[in-house]
Parts: sequence; structure tokens; C-alpha cells
Amino acid sequence: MARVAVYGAGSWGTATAVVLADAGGEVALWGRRPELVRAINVTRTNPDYLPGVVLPDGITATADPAEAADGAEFAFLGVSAQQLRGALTGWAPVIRDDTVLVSLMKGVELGTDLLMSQVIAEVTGAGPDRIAVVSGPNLAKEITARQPAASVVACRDITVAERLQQVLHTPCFRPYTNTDVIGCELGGAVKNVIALAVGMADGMEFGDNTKAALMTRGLAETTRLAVAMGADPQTLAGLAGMGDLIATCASPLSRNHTFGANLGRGLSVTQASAVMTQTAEGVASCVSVLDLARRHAVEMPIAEAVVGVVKDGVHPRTAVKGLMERAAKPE
Ligand SMILES: NC(=O)C1=CN([C@@H]2O[C@H](COP(=O)(O)OP(=O)(O)OC[C@H]3O[C@@H](n4cnc5c(N)ncnc54)[C@H](O)[C@@H]3O)[C@@H](O)[C@H]2O)C=CC1
Ligand SMILES: O=C(CO)COP(=O)(O)O
Repeated sequence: MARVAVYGAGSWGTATAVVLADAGGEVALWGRRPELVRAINVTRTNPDYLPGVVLPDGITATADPAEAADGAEFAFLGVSAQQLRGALTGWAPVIRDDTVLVSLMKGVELGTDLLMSQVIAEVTGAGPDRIAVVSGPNLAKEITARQPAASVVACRDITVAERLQQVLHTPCFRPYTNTDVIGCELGGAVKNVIALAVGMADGMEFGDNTKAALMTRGLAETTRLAVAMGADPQTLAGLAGMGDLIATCASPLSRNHTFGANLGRGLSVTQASAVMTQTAEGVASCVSVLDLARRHAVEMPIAEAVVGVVKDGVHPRTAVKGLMERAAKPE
């Protein structure tokens, strides 16, 4: 039986703990608020993030990072991307140097433009064989309802990816291995930005043609960036790319889509932020994504339009007009 730690008792950390426990793992779920940890252990639910979902017996919550790390083969990291560096700096001293660090996050660090695997490497000094990523079309609520889903587990060391696949494999959750860590991470981070754009289109009551155009051209610009950064374009055609883009852009459960829809309906960024209780990673990461694009001389017009709306106060309708007025070009 695998002994694993999950750091972050939010929506996705908790849902991942459920998958790991369903797969037979003994799971220590670290939460930063002792009152939530107590509530999880007493009620066997996470009332703040996944109310109504009964947590399997294999999960024990703790507020002590050392207790969570004790004997863990894998440490899954599930806080919001902009908080990872600070949080991991606190946990790193208690995590054994043979524990594999697994990013659950879909964001790019502001200021450094680093992917989460790169932040993990920088903070802990771990090599590529100790850093992995889980990414794919995995909306937490559907996962905890045990609806059939697939995902990607990526590590440069395929044997580590295969072991990770085993510890996450359940009758409802089917992980595929990959060694393209950067491609998987970029697929996850950039689809959040595209989902903001699709959400805006929904909020402005545009129809499916608009959404299909944004998703398809969004995937094209994601793939351009990923290839420029050394990823395999096939990764972006898979679950961590197209798969996650479809789920996130289509689902009202997506926080990024919801945030974008509120902007499209006319809310300001401040108003849209005020009604969010969970993380919408694209809102911060769009800036780092665009930065990466500029550094790698890659055109990302949709990401640029999203940054215009989210950071520079451009009206979503003006942003659409800007996209439509771009010079005509071959596909
Ligand atoms: N919810 C979902 O369906 C999925 C989410 N993800 C990704 O997982 C990551 C986490 O998202 P969610 O769990 O959904 O967000 P969430 O908003 O539900 O939870 C975030 C968690 O991070 C914790 N946290 C925030 N700042 C912290 C800090 N400084 N120190 C320690 N803990 C801190 C919060 O207490 C909370 O437990 C994101 O990158 C998201 O893109 C990936 C796949 C699915
Ligand atoms: O990553 C997700 C699904 O795969 C969740 O998307 P949101 O963060 O937009 O809810």
C-alpha cells in the first residue's frame, strides 16, 4: 500500500486524496487551517471545498507538514500556483529526499515566469526524476462523484511516471504516462487563460462558433509556445492539452470559465474576484503566459486579449473586435 502526502486541502488536493485512497493508498492530507483539518477528520467531509462528498477511510487530515511527510513515497502539491514557492519553502525541510514531488497545479509563477516543476526544482533542489506532474480534464466535483475520467501523469523518468500511474489508477480514474513535463504543464496553465476568453464569450452571449474558434485557435497558440519551450506537440493534442481545454472551456464547474463569464456579463475584475471562493489560476497566470510568449517570440493573440481585459481594463467587446481585426492569414 502506498503511503502518500497531499499538501493543500482545497478542492483539487482533496479530490486527489480521494482518488489516491480509492486506489488503495494511505493518504495524509495537509491543510493549513487546523479548524478545517479537524472538520475533515470528524465529519469525513471537506465542508469548505467539497461539501457533501464523503471522504474514504484511507484519508487522514493533519495540519502538521512533518506528520504528512512521514514515510511518504509521493508528496502531491495542491495549493494555488502563486502560493507554491512560499508554502513549499516551509514544507521542504520535512520532506525526505527520496520522496517524489508531484505538482497538481496549473499555473505559471508571476515575476519569474517559472512553471511549477521549475519552482519545485528551485526550492527543493530535486532532480527531474523526483519531480512529476498530474494534468488533464479533471474537474474536482466530477472526480469525487466517481465519474469516469482520464488524466496524464508526467515525469522525465518513465519508471517514476509508471509508479505514479499505479498509485492513482482506480476503476473511475485512468492516468496515462508521459515524459513531457513541460508540455503537460503548459497545456494545463494556458487552457485556464483560454477558458477565461471562452467564458467572456459566453457572458456576452456569443454562441458555439465563437467558442469553437477561441478553443481551436487557443490550442494553436498554446502549442506554438509549448514547442518553443521544448515540448512535444503531441502532448498538446492529448488529455493535458486538448482534453483539458475542452473540459474547462465547456464546463460551468470551471472557475476560470465562470470568472470570464462574469467579466463578459459586465462585472469588473474586482467584482468578479469578490464572488470567487476558489482559485481561478488564469487570472494571475495570463500575465506570465504572455511574458513567456514574448520571451520566446511566439504570437499569442488570445492570451494578449485576455491580459488586456483582466489587467488593463479593456472591455471584452473591444478585445473581441481587436482579435477579429487582426491581419488575415493562413491557418
Ligand atoms: N479544482 C479542480 O477541479 C482542479 C484544480 N487544479 C489545480 O489545482 C490547484 C489548486 O486548485 P484548487 O484546489 O482547485 O484551489 P482551491 O482554491 O480550492 O484551494 C487552494 C488551496 O490552497 C491553499 N492555500 C492557498 N494559499 C496557501 C498558502 N500560502 N499556504 C498553504 N496553503 C495555501 C488553500 O487553503 C486551499 O486549500 C490550481 O493550480 C488548479 O489550477 C487542477 C485540476 C483540477
Ligand atoms: O483544471 C481544471 C479541470 O481540469 C479545473 O478548472 P478550473 O480551475 O477552471 O475550475
